[in-house]
Amino acid sequence: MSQNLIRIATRKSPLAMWQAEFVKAELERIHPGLVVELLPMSTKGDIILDTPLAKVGGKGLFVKELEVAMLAGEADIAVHSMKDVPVEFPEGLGLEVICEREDPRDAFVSNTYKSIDELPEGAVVGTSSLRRQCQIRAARPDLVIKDLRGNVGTRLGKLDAGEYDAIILAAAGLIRLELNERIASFISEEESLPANGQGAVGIECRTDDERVKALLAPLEHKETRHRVLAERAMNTRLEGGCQVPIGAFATLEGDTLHLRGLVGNPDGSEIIRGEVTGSSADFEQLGISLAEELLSKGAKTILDAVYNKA
Ligand SMILES: NCc1[nH]cc(CCC(=O)O)c1CC(=O)O
Repeated sequence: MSQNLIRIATRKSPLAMWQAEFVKAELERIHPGLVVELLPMSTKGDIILDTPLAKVGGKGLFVKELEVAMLAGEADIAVHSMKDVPVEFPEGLGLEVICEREDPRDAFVSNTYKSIDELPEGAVVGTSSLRRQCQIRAARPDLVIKDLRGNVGTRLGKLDAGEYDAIILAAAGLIRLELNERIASFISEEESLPANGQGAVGIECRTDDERVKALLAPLEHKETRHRVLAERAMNTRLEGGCQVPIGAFATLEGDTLHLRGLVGNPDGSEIIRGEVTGSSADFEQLGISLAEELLSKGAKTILDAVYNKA
């Protein structure tokens, strides 16, 4: 294989393409002479867009085809939203780099209202995320939550068509696609604890590919890695996939990592919360400890019920 070429396997959605283009531009800027090519692919998750994800089941719906391409040597790296990356990797592949995080918050998007507080009784809110759903329902039991699937553009189109009074999206996706003006307001972490990894981009490659690993190394952002891996460790210990009513969000102050987590009943009737603080070097143990605290407070009953229904 050519020594100055990297091929990126990517989904075709505008957000996935933006993320792949971002990594391409960074790599070409840092390594003059390096050529980076995109290999856009469709994944199973892109194809079954009309079924609620929790019912489609199966982890890694949006990444499997990309991983197959890397293992077959047709591509060298895959760029992912960390939020969508399954906890386990196939033999021979691993997450090599985590890039600097964009805004991790959820965004409130509406053509009529400025915030959740402004929504009138019985207003219809679009989201397919059980995490967003349980937090909104807990705060506002009167609101009607309606399923919302598809790429960012599709979701905005459904809002504009009048199917919802408001929708909730990750701020990061809107910012990256230069759709900032669609954000009516940012939802604070207190109101909607983000998903583990939200707003961060990760890069996967073959674990034995030293050439590619060396080229990727400068894209690593250590602070983001510690935060995101603490969040993921909590999720992993809870055996949470990507469609779960789990929030996990870490912040750093110097070397002190603060991790907040929650597990909620999708109907909003119960939300179990916890937090831990410790040295950022212990990110994994902090995530595990917080998961165990949540389990001891009753998270297991909620999660078992969700998994059995899905
Ligand atoms: N679940 C889909 C998904 N995966 C990553 C993002 C947004 C960008 C990010 O979190 O990095 C989104 C859209 C959304 O949740 O609104």
